[in-house]
Amino acid sequence: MEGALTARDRVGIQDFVLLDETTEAAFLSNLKKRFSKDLIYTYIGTLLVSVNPYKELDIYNKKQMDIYMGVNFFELPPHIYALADNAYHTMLTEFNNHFILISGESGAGKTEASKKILQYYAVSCPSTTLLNTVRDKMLMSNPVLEAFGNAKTLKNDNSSRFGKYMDIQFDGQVRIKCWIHRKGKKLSLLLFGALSVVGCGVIIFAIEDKKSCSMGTNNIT
Ligand SMILES: Nc1ncnc2c1ncn2[C@@H]1O[C@H](COP(=O)(O)OP(=O)(O)OP(=O)(O)O)[C@@H](O)[C@H]1O
Repeated sequence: MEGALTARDRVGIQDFVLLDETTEAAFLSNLKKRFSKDLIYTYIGTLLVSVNPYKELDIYNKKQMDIYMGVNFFELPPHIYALADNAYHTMLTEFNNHFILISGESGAGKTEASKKILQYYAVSCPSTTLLNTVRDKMLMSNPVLEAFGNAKTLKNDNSSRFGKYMDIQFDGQVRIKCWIHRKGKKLSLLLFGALSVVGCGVIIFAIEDKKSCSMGTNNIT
């Protein structure tokens, strides 16, 4: 997997834990250096820091998903897919409830991040024709919800103005199921931290028993 790394991926430090200096200036300088090369993701250990690029980057596609699927978290450059994959596989191996917490100020990219994670699961989880229909409905519900619940603000042209909770269940073969559930203990897996905490989104995995598990998203502003 080391071969998948390019010189560009090595701009700055990929994990803030490895920074020589633990000052705000060093942190921001590394973030800036990476951002100048469109490297919007950087780890702090198992946390993922993301900077909104405000432009389409060619890093969200099936090819990238395949690269990150089932690969150890730190083997590849930081990516939202690595985080999604890690949560999914930890859920499978530990049979525990997990969630990914996404936080950041308005316009930081929380909603987009949650969509990327959902897309990753939609593509990478085992499926059937029936489940594909459910999956497509789940993904297509976003624009409908946004049509009613989003508004243009000074900080974000498409700002979520409502709390949102989506719950996706998995069956014994870890395929997405079509019913909603809110029970089951949940284990916090990850904080996706942006620079301030005004709104937050949560992707939640929950396993009720060894035959079913679920994932939910929550986005509060
Ligand atoms: N990864 C990304 N790649 C490209 N553009 C992005 C990305 N993330 C966010 N954006 C852009 O930034 C805009 C704001 O992002 P988003 O709506 O996700 O912010 P938010 O943190 O959910 O804001 P709010 O709390 O106001 O709802 C998006 O409409 C999109 O144009």
